[in-house]
Amino acid sequence: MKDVVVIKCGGSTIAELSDEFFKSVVAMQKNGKHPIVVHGGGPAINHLLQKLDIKSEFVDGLRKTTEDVLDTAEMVLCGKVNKQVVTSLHQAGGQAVGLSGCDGSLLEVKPVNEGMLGYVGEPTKVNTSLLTSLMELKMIPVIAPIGMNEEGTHYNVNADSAAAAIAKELGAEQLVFVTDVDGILKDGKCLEQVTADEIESYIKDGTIYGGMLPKVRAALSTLTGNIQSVMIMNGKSTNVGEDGSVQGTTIIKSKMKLFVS
Ligand SMILES: Nc1ncnc2c1ncn2[C@@H]1O[C@H](COP(=O)(O)OP(=O)(O)O)[C@@H](O)[C@H]1O
Ligand SMILES: CC(=O)N[C@@H](CCC(=O)OP(=O)(O)O)C(=O)O
Repeated sequence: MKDVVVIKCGGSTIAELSDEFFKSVVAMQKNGKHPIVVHGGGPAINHLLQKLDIKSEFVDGLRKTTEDVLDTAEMVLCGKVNKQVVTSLHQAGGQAVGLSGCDGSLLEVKPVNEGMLGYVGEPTKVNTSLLTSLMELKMIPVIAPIGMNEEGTHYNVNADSAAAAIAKELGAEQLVFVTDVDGILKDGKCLEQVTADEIESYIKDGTIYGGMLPKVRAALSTLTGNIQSVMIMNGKSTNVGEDGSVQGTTIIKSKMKLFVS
């Protein structure tokens, strides 16, 4: 679908997103784009797990998910965070509909590595017709990253990979990761542009780790179709330039070679 913009709001920054941020998503729609919000909620899940005294750990940015962790993640993502985002868009003057990947078989998934990670899923199929119908009704879909396999088993999906799968399947024009850092940082500085090869070397040398890993992997997985670049930016409004341009890191497949005759 033309003019689709997938915006992934990280759990690291959701609580700090300003009214202006949500107004800009609504304005985007009024200007003819079709925004879709996919949200995370890692810190909120951590908080409830701690309260319930349930242990969890991360492997390469993915949360090992037992049945208890899955129940908790689903309660937080679908019950709390999803409705907070829907409410914020409503207050910003938009019409938003909250869904999880289980609704309308939106996100079909398979386990990533059941032995090591438990109920962690990766998307295999996206029901784009549901999203297209909502967007035609001028609704902004707000998606919580819980998916389901064909048998109806629920899985915890990293929100970055959910956003990438949705953007790819819809042939989105743009994919933006909104997070709690200005972009990909190296030696304390935000990189303006990085290629797939540079990302591989930054993963190897430890520059990119933890929660940034699923983000860059998801970004790279989308750079095959319509999407020419993926942006990682800070949820705080301070990184909008004076001319209104958005600052952050742009991920591209490779740099164009310049031939000089
Ligand atoms: N090279 C890097 N540049 C910036 N952040 C990085 C880098 N490597 C790892 N990170 C970590 O990734 C985090 C963002 O991922 P995450 O906490 O999962 O956020 P979100 O909830 O927005 O998905 C940053 O806060 C930082 O701790
Ligand atoms: C499998 C896996 O890691 N799922 C994530 C889902 C939420 C998420 O991705 O939230 P962020 O965007 O805040 O990282 C988790 O349980 O934390």
